[in-house]
Amino acid sequence: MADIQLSKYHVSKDIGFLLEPLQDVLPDYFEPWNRLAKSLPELVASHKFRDAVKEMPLLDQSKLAGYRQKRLAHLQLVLITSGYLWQEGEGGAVQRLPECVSKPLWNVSNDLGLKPVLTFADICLTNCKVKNGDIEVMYNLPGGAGTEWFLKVCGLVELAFGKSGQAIQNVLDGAKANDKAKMASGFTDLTAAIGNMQTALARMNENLTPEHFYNGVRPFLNGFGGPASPISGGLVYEGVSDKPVTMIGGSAAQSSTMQVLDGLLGITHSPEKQAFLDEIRNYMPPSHKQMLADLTNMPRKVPQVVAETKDANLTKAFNGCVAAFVQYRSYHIQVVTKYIVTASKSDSPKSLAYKDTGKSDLIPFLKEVRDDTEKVQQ
Ligand code: HEM
Repeated sequence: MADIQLSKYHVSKDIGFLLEPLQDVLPDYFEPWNRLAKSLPELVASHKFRDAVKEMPLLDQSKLAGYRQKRLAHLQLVLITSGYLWQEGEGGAVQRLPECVSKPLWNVSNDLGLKPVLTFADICLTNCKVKNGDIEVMYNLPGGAGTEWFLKVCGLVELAFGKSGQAIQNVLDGAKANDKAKMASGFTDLTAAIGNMQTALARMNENLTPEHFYNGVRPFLNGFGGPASPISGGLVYEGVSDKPVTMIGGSAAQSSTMQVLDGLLGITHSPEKQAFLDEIRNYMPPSHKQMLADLTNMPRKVPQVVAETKDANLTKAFNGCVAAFVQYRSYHIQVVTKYIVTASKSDSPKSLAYKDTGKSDLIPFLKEVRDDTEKVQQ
């Protein structure tokens, strides 16, 4: 059994993949980025954002100090990119990003190993601050309270998962040491955490309507390049290269939570489905991607360890955890049906990242992934 320690991957045992709270703003030198990122919702609503971006000075990102400042800068710059591209809706997108955004975004992305595009790591993991057990959203996309609620609930799901850090570590350590009781207690706690993730996800209904998500939030998460994209030829990052670049859209599918559970519980998918999930990993912070690779490549998988013990208690705890995960994935399919399939009022809904890989069988894909989960029951 490999030795996997969460801390090695910058994953907290209290808040998981969320970034530890950081300053809301960058130092004074970066005030133009602070200002534009904060005023994005109002300036997009009044159609003044693009002009404001064009007037922004070209700043030197090498003046950013340390990892967390760079993550905040990345968040600000991808928000500015999103507002700039989609201010006039999907029909009025532009195909070139001005140098004052593209150059520092490109460079800071290279430093961080992140893609130069809006990702879940930005709008959720960096943007959602844990405060007194709740989530506070620092920067908003256009759309007011409904959009902020979407971002907040994503943060609440991550936080619910994040609290299972010790449980996950107990499963891994217990498996390594053949400690049945430790593993069983890990599974039991993890089952509760997955239930809490579902409770958090259900809160989407409180303040987000399907129409608002589909028409108000989703367009700002669009990627570029590929037949399904409003910018089908890709985006030119001025001052970086004249060759258009292709990126898939931002999506909570870029959350590492479900892929961690897949790796931990030994759930496998067909090569075609795994190819999409692997592609998604390229849009995660490198240390999280590494954790998924190490979990996936564990030589002795957790279900194998459980089976070998022939221990009824442990098997029951493992199966309970798998059942909770199946239920969570089923619930997530209901959410996708409500917010994307029904809201689109069409046979070919514009999904998030999945459509950018040229596929349209969204619900069958999610159902198969859910059914693969069930198969590891013992
Ligand atoms: C309004 C709420 C949501 C909608 C409309 C939604 C939509 C989608 C869609 C369309 C996909 C397919 C891949 C894609 O096209 O991007 C997907 C997959 C996925 N979503 Fe969501 N999602 C929502 C909330 C969440 C939240 C809050 C999380 C976790 C924080 C999450 C985690 C995932 C994961 C991990 C996948 C990959 C498939 C899997 O492993 O089962 N989603 N979602």
